[in-house]
Amino acid sequence: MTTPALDVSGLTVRHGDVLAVDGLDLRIGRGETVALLGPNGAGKSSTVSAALGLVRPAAGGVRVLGRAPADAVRAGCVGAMLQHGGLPTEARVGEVLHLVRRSYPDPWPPDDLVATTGIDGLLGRPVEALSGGQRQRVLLALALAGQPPLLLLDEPTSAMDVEGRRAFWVTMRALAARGTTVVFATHHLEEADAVADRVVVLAGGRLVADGSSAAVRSAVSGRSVRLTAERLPDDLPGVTAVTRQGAVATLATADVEATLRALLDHRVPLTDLEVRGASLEDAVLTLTTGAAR
Ligand SMILES: Nc1ncnc2c1ncn2[C@@H]1O[C@H](COP(=O)(O)OP(=O)(O)OP(=O)(O)O)[C@@H](O)[C@H]1O
Repeated sequence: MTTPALDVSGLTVRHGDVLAVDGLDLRIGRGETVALLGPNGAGKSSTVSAALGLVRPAAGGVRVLGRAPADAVRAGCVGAMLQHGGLPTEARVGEVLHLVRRSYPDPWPPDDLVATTGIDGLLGRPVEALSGGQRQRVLLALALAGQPPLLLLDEPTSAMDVEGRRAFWVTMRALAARGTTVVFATHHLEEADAVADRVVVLAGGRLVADGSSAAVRSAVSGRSVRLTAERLPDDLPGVTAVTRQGAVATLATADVEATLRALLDHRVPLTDLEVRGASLEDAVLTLTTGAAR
């Protein structure tokens, strides 16, 4: 069997008194694109940090492409984008990129790297003059500079605009198609849904779900019924929650048929009716509420 890209076994990470990761077991195969999801404080960043050898586990550990994390990083096998990724301040983007590329035996050809990450207009800029989204693109270029087989990305698109995000995920898909393993932590669940072939949900440092987005969504049985209606009858069968945006009501229901039948019985016009399955966001919320300590 090929060595997994990431083999997390009984990983426990403590920051002082805080138990950030609590005995996590997780295997990620080569070529997978995996989203790490979960609420603030779930342990996503701590897991990524452990995989990069930046924190020492209190118990268990991580093997990265069969090696200890620090060895894998030293060997140029891992490209990382961290939430607080640092860049030297008194340098220009092009200089930093040149230095980082030079440190790898087989760096990504410069023109292609610059075009792929969309930083062609930024090379002459001082690093401290970058906007948040531009900085994230530069960090991506640095992460990719050594053509690593594994990318570990902690909220990589958090500061990007819509266009930047779209371009980012196009790049990630192209890398995944070339066999790169991509593991990313995110709060953008639509992105996870669209891009990841597997989602791993953490809460309170523990794994609460692991599977395809469709499988994780199907763990939540509820659906939602949306319609335009100023007033709705009370006590509709199956309905567990009602939210409103102006005249548009969204009913979370455990029994769509009973809810719709009751609406018809009450002669409520079904204006703009939409019935939807649970979204990944619904599923993650349901799975993580109450799971965290
Ligand atoms: N350096 C640190 N010192 C003390 N506590 C920390 C430190 N880093 C993380 N923690 C704590 O560990 C827990 C897990 O944090 P972590 O950053 O891994 O979660 P996360 O899932 O990445 O959260 P977010 O989505 O907010 O980035 C949290 O309770 C956090 O406050």
